[in-house]
Amino acid sequence: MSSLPPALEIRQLRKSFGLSEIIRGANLSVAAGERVAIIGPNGAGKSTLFNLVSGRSRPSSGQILLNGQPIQGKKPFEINRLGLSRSFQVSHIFPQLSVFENLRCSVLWSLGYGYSFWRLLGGLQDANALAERTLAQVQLMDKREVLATHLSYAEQRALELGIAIAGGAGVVLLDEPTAGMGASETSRFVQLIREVTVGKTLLIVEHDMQAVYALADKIAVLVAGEVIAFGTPDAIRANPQVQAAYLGGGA
Ligand SMILES: Nc1ncnc2c1ncn2[C@@H]1O[C@H](COP(=O)(O)OP(=O)(O)OP(=O)(O)O)[C@@H](O)[C@H]1O
Repeated sequence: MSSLPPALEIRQLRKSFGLSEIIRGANLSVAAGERVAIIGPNGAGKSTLFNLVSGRSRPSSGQILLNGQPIQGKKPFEINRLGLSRSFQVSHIFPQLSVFENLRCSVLWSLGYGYSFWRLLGGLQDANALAERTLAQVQLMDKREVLATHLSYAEQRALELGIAIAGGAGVVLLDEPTAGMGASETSRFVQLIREVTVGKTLLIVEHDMQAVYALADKIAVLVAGEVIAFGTPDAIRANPQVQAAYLGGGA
């Protein structure tokens, strides 16, 4: 039996915007190394939950623990340096920097350097080596010097994944990583996600159920701001409450 705390634990988390309570006492416990998909209907609060966990917004109440340490209310960069990284949508890529420079920025940021210093630190060997390794991991070696703005959509998503893992965070949050991809692109990308997150704890918000079943050890079902079910894909598929609230007959 392991004495390690969960990699990520959410306890009685609540978030209101004005009079609307969007996250309503959510609980979740994710063990180290587990891959968890968060599914739920539109507007259930999945992105809001990610915003709370990654520090982009502050909870109204409740606790978020990263490796046993409370992180609720901390700033995104503090949470990042404690080992949690979130994929930022394509819009977060620096379009006028090369693929390599984007990855190096991410590494430097995780190491604690501000973006403004990165030019001065071109020779910093650790950052270069980590960026180089990530470039290979996300299979963008032949795009190394290409400006991010000139990448295809799928390549931008791969770069976004690279930016999320470059700093070496142990807990990685991916928000709809396969959105906008076709079936074969999705299945290749799911394989890439599996490869680059080996040994990490993964939380993923995903609408594509094939991708969810291919990636997730466990599925958390968020409905109206509450986790109504959490279990293996088989258990979730068989759960009548989930069938009624979300999966319906079509999944
Ligand atoms: N900053 C905000 N101010 C007010 N309301 C917000 C804010 N952010 C989100 N909401 C509301 O919270 C609810 C949940 O939104 P959220 O984006 O978290 O859902 P979601 O489960 O990610 O949905 P989708 O699957 O469509 O992306 C929505 O009704 C949304 O309008």
